[in-house]
Amino acid sequence: MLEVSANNLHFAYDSELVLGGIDYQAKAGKFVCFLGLSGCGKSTLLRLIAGLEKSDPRQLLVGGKPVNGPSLDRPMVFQDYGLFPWMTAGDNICIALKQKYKEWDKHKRKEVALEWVHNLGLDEDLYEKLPMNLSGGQRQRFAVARAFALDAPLLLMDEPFGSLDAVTTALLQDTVLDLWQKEKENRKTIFFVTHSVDEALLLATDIVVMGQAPSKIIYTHSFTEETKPKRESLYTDPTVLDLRTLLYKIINDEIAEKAQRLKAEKANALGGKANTKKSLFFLRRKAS
Ligand SMILES: Nc1ncnc2c1ncn2[C@@H]1O[C@H](COP(=O)(O)OP(=O)(O)OP(=O)(O)O)[C@@H](O)[C@H]1O
Repeated sequence: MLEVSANNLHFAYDSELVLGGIDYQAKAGKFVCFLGLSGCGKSTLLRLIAGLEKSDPRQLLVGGKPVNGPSLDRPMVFQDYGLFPWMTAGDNICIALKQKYKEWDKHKRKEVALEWVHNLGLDEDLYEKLPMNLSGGQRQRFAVARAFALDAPLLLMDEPFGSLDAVTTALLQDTVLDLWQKEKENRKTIFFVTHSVDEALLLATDIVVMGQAPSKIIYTHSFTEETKPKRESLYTDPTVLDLRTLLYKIINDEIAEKAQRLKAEKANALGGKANTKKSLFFLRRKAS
């Protein structure tokens, strides 16, 4: 349960400005889903919060403090599982527990890891398998189990179900939502990046749409416990249908704007080349 506060957050990779002034305050215990075009900086924002990239300490606060590098209080789940391939799936959970709970012996670590294996609906036999011998869905369940087992107040999930089939995705969405909702008092704060409007509608307490890089936040929507959509009503509730239409419109407008910008940039580049050719032609004529 950690509050996250971005105040005019700017970030550049070398000379490429990716975040151009993100202003966003997430209250502790919220499930925030980020939408936005590819390349707008969603993963970058998560990496900054995870401490994998360095931000200006005044511009990003987690739990009221600047982010100084990675922490087991802010684990991240990636799209590509992120399990160590040379360790069994179970050991992948145990090694994280060993780092966080130094006083635990290996029996305690295994007991807790197995509890999370069960919580994620995984068969206990899979515990001793190497990640390469598991299905994509099973690997991702282990990755989620590892993140939840750390009992961190803030979870960062970067398109965690992006490479899974529809049924596995739906099952995992329900599992994550159940695990998050079960904690009534001390709910984790979850920051979740997705490309799917429907996934955001299903999971989020708060939906945030980021504009194109250098990005700012261009739209937010908050649900209450009462208005938060349920899977059963995702395609029938008129207010959810209206919101879905609006989100698609915002995203489609962004796509149209980006297409226009790319077209203009291409025309400029071609115009530049033609002008250079023309100048060279006149220079040669003058010289001869
Ligand atoms: N390590 C890096 N070094 C340099 N540039 C990077 C690095 N990581 C990302 N970028 C660039 O930063 C921009 C934002 O990337 P980012 O991955 O944050 O976008 P995104 O919104 O998560 O995209 P997607 O939805 O496709 O995953 C892109 O132009 C990308 O090429």
